[in-house]
Parts: sequence; structure tokens; C-alpha cells
Amino acid sequence: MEEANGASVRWHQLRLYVDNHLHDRYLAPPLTVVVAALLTLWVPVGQALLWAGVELVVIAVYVSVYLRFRRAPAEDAGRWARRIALAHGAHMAMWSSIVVWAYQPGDLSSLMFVMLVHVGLISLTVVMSNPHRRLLLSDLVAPAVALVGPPLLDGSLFSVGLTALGLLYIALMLLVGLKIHASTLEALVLRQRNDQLISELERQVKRDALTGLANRRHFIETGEEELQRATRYRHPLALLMVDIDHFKPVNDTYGHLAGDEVLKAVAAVCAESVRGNDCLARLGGEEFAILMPETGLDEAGAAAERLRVAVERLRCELHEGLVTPTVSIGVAIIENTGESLSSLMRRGDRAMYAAKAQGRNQVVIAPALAA
Ligand SMILES: Nc1nc2c(ncn2[C@@H]2O[C@H](COP(=O)(O)OP(=O)(O)OP(=O)(O)O)[C@@H](O)[C@H]2O)c(=O)[nH]1
Repeated sequence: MEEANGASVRWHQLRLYVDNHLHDRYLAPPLTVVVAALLTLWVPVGQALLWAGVELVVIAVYVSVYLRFRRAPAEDAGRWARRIALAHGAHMAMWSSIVVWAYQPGDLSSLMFVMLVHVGLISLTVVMSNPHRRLLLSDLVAPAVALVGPPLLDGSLFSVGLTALGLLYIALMLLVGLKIHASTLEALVLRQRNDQLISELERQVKRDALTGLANRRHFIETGEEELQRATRYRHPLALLMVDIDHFKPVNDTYGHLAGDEVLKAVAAVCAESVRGNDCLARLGGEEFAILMPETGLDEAGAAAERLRVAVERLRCELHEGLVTPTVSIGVAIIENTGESLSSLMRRGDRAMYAAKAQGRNQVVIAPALAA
């Protein structure tokens, strides 16, 4: 499952792991101080201070690695996993060292202390590291190795028994951790599929299936936003209503599929002739619209004429025969009148029908609306 869903899931696993451990920023330093103070019961003060000093540096290092990871672009999860494993491994090794080093054979209080540290290490590892299987394993290595320390020093049946129980405990925790890991991974994969589906649906809702252009719904949404912006900042906004001439005979003569090819070819010419921030849409049938922000009358008229000529030059060499479409274009401009989008579109449409009435394959500019 991990392989199939690739880099993005691995990155999310790492991200979850790091997010879980970022609480350490606030918890680990005071805990280090408390444990160093307790350590002085069994080891010289200088050694306890040295341990606390090194551990505080290690905490600073791994927290800074985590914070840099959170700002990094989502790539190269493998390299970051290695860095994170190293940084966090050092932290785990420091705490595991207590288990071996602070244990005084025969001293029940030190045994309880090291066991407490142990239980804390293992349970925190299982709870926090499960999003990432390899890091879960590497985090468990340090406490597992430390477990064999006390009985080596002591050798009593009691300590060996405790160690055996501890190892069993680690094995159970590992099983639980891997189970949690599997469900976390499944949730991540599902979330990723969900995100993909949602963005695909969002794309489909906004697109016209035949031409790939924006559809009417998306055009109206964008149009309302552009209109608000143009009105607020008193900037010009131009609208071109574009309709293919005599399109019905194309369908009737060559068939609907051939008509679709012509629609796609005209859409492609329109797409080539608009600027990046223009909004081009197929409103339906053989009608297109282009919204041009920051565009005045002269500029819009010139753009419409360029588009008309570009379509006129188009030669659709279809299987069924040659089609040379033309378009009629109506141009309407909004200038500080508080006009609505539907009114602007109506004026654009009227100008486009005027172009049809005047013989087609031409551009007509809508008269300005009185302020
Ligand atoms: N192939 C195809 N045809 C479509 C599609 N949508 C609408 N049409 C056809 O487009 C044609 C539009 O015809 P009319 O509205 O009469 O306009 P026209 O023939 O282009 O004539 P004028 O606009 O007056 O120049 C109709 O035959 C519709 O069936 C489509 O998605 N694919």
C-alpha cells in the first residue's frame, strides 16, 4: 500500500511523526531537569549535570531539524527520514543510557526509577512514532538495547525476570504500534484519494467537458468577482461574446461529431488569443465568452478583431470534409456605471446579434451605457 501511493503518503507520514514529536519542545527540557535532579540520588552531581547539558543540546538539535523539515518543500522524504531518525535516535539513546547507568544493583528505588524511565520511553514511542514504521522501529531500538543492561550488571533472577517481562512488553508494544501504524497509513491513503477526488470533481464542475474551457457556471463566478474588483478600483473590464456562424449546417452536413471537432478547434484558437488573466469560457452550444480585466474599449475591439481573423484563417480538415468556420463577436465594456454582469452580458449578446444581422464574421461594439 505504501509503495502504491508513493512519495506524498510517505511525506505525510513523516509530517505526522514530526507533528507528534513537536510537543517535545515544551515537555522535554523540564523533564530533563527533573530527571537530572533525581539522578543525583544515584550518580555524582557533575555526571547528572553533564547528562542534562548534553540532552538539552540534543533536544535543541532535533527540534531545529523538525522545524526545518516543516518549512521544507514536500520532496525527498527518505533523506529527511534519515536526518530525523538520527536526531531523534540521539535523544532516545540519551534516555536509554539512564537505564543502564543509573541502575544500582540491589537498590530497589533505582530499579523502580529506571523501569519508570523505560515504560515512559516505550509508551511514548508507540503513541507518537506510529505514523512512520521505520522511525517506530528505530525509536524502539534504544530502549530495547538498554533493557539488557541491568541484568548484565546484576545477574539476579529477579532482574533477569523483569528484563524478560520488559522484552515481552516491548514485543507487545511493537505489535500494537505496527497495528496503529497500519490504520494511520490507511487513513492517510484514504485522505489522499479523497483530496484527489475532490480536486478532480472541482475541476470537472468548472470545466466544459468537450473543449476543456471554463463552463458557464465558472464564468459567472469569475465574472462577478472581476466585476466587483473593476467597480471598486474603477478599472475598465471588457467582455467579448463570440458565436460561431452558421454552425447548424456544419452539424447537418457533416454530423454532430464533426461539429464537435469544429467547436474544439475554435475553442483552441480562442485559448491561444487570450491573455493569462482573461477568463475564456464556453457558455453553451457554439457560444463563447471572454472576460478581459483591465481592458478598455480600443484594446478590446482590437483583440476581438484579431480573434475574428484568427478563426477566419482556421481550416478544419475533418475526415468528413473541410470546414472553415467564422465567428461574430459582440464587445461590451463596463466603465464605472455599477452595471451588473447579466446586463453586461445582455449588451454583449445584442452586439453579437447585430454582427450576425450585419452579415456575420465581424465585430460589433456595444454602445456605451449611460452613467
Ligand atoms: N456538434 C455540436 N453541436 C452543438 C453543440 N451544442 C449545440 N450545437 C448545435 O449548434 C447549432 C447552433 O445552431 P443555431 O443556434 O441555429 O446557430 P447557427 O447555425 O450557428 O447560426 P447563426 O448563429 O445564426 O450563425 C445547433 O445545431 C446545435 O445543435 C455541441 O456540443 N456539439
